[in-house]
Amino acid sequence: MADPAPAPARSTRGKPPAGATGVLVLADGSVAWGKGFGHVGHAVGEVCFNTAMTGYQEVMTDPSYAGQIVTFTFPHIGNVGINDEDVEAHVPGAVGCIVREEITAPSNFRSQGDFASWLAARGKIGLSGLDTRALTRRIRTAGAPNAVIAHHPDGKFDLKALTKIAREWPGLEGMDLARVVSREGSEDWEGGVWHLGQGYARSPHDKRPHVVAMDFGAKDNIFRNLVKAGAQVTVVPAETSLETVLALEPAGVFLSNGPGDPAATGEYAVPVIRQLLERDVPIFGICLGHQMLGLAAGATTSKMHQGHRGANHPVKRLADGVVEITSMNHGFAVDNASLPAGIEETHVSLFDGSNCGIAIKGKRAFGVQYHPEASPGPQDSFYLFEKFVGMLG
Ligand SMILES: NC(=O)CC[C@H](N)C(=O)O
Repeated sequence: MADPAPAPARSTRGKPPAGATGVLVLADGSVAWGKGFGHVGHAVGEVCFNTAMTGYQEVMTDPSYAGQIVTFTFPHIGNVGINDEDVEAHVPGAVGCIVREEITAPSNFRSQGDFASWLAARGKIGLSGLDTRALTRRIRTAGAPNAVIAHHPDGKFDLKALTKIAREWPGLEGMDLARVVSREGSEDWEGGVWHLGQGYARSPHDKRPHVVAMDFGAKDNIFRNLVKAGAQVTVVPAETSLETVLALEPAGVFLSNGPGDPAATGEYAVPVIRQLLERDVPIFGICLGHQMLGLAAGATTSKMHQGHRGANHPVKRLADGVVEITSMNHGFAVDNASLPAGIEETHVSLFDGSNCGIAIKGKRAFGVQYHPEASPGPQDSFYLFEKFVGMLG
């Protein structure tokens, strides 16, 4: 079915409507008014949309969303409050979010507080009362726009200045954000708890395969899943050298998700991955890690029109035709037309045929574009963690 014409955001001209304390200003100058919540101020980023019905806390703490403003298509966001468990990382992710309905008082047995104050404490801006359906249709037809999201209780906004900020922002294409959100030191991960300051002190009695996980903006649930699948995990920063990775004696290397353009990591991550491949080190990559693995093996990546973000994206596993329902969050993709002879395509999106999985022929190395760790989303693809840990004999 053809999409309807892009719905324009509401007019730029004139004063904000009564009670407007928040505004979204697109780089083309169009403006949509709403009610601000969370952090007071403004931020710039690319506007994307996420179709998940739950999991807003995981979405807002997924570092892959750095440089982005998330529009939730589900109209009731924030109504189950927040808790300390559903945080995926403590580094910056999305700069703000746009929701349809005003946030109601939290009602859930797990709730420890309200979404708006939680966002404010993290410096993230929220906007409610926007026509999120119109905005989503606009993104689907015209692509993801750069924009400024702003919140001021007095309702005073310098629209000209905000438009200029949106227009001058360089955009995600070519932007390297993985090393910005990565951690500083290496740390052992165990059972979901960080043992700070213990460096590389792994027990000699621990016979589980050792996975060195490169953090390009990782979600914690990935590490929990690796441990659940039977590995011990050491997490290292994005710019860790080949020598340092090898000195940790990895049975396998994991490449995490993360924000920004994969092609912009060609100075540090991609060459390390290429050398790991040459040394036959087993590798598993998720999302940004998958894209980097593709680049290291000779494929290209490019920016998608609107990206895929949600918790029910169908993916076809080509080996047996099984459909996995997956969690997704990506705005770039490995170009399937660019796959060299050495790369096998293992999964494709049933929405648009874009690449969703690769395996490097003759190696124990594979990656998926989607998120088998869910958080939020279905757990159909947990088997991939078991597959990876199972190949580390
Ligand atoms: N979740 C991710 O790892 C996202 C990867 C990359 N930044 C993209 O947008 O495609």
